[in-house]
Amino acid sequence: MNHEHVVTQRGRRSRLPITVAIHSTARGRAAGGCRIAAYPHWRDGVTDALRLSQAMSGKCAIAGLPLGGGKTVVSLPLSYDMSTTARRDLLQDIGDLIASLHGAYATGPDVGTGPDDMAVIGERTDYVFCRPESAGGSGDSSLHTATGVLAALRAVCAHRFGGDDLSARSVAVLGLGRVGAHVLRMLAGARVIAADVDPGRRDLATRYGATWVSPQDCLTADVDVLIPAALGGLLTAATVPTLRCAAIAGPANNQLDVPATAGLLHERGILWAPDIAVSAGGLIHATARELLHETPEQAAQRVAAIGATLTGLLDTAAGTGITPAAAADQLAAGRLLVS
Ligand SMILES: NC(=O)c1ccc[n+]([C@@H]2O[C@H](COP(=O)([O-])OP(=O)(O)OC[C@H]3O[C@@H](n4cnc5c(N)ncnc54)[C@H](O)[C@@H]3O)[C@@H](O)[C@H]2O)c1
Repeated sequence: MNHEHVVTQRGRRSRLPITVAIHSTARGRAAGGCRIAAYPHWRDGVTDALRLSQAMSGKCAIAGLPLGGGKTVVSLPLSYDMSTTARRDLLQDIGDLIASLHGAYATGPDVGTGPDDMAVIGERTDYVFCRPESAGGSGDSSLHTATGVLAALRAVCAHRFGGDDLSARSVAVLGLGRVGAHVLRMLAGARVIAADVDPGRRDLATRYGATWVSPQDCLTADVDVLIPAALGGLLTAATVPTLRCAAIAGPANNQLDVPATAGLLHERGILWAPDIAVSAGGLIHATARELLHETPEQAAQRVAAIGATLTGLLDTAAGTGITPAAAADQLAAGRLLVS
């Protein structure tokens, strides 16, 4: 185990197993979201917390944040139905556990939680980010995630096509949820196709002048850049041979099914911008504002710096013949060692 501290305890009120895993505080207080999800066995949630907290160390390091990696996971029994009161009890239990760590770790939203949940956790501990603006927090992070994606897109286009003018490019946005919708709006001027499994998102695509296609056609579209903004795991040994894009950069987490898929993309000449760098805007903004107490301008500068970070990763990869994914791993490992 590479982790500094892992605690699993049953909530006093909820009686549910809550795990907080702190992978590293070498760069500063550990930060990472709170996942509430169903698992076949509660130990599976512990395993997830170990994996996800380690990934957060890398994400914070690549983002240049003076923060380490941590994660909270609540393992719900399969088919667990939680009342509003029980959920509140659980969130207070999570807050108490985080408070007992005396600032070594701060939490935010993840799968199964949102800003309103952070407000309840925040009743028990100060070490929480992304609370609603009405509760003194920085609110929904999706706009800032999208801003980071745009910075990443410009860096990718400059590297791949020799210029960062997005209006000269064709792009495919796969997923028009909270982040995808902001990205679509910000892409005004570019030639855009878009897709979502929810047909109710078609109006949004039309409003911003995008051509609506099926998710499958979006994934395999002949475009300059594919922007995955739905679920992860879409890049696999089966899908990579069907791709016709020149580059991929989007916010979806864990886009590669397995790390080796980065090599398949590389072999096909498709430039893949590691999602760990592209998707960090929301995390950067929220932690800069709420944990580091920076000004909006300082937080915005950090988000914009995703572009320079990505340029550095792509230059390193091109200069040494490694994949951008390997360059990101190297950068994270180096920053964790020297801090
Ligand atoms: N919200 C953030 O600030 C943030 C930060 C970092 C990473 N991310 C990641 O970015 C992605 C999008 O996040 P979001 O907050 O916009 O989520 P969201 O749930 O608001 O939107 C996801 C959208 O994808 C659509 N979708 C689901 N499966 C699809 C499929 N197979 N094909 C096409 N569309 C599909 C959904 O209908 C939905 O509209 C996720 O992977 C998320 O983990 C989000």
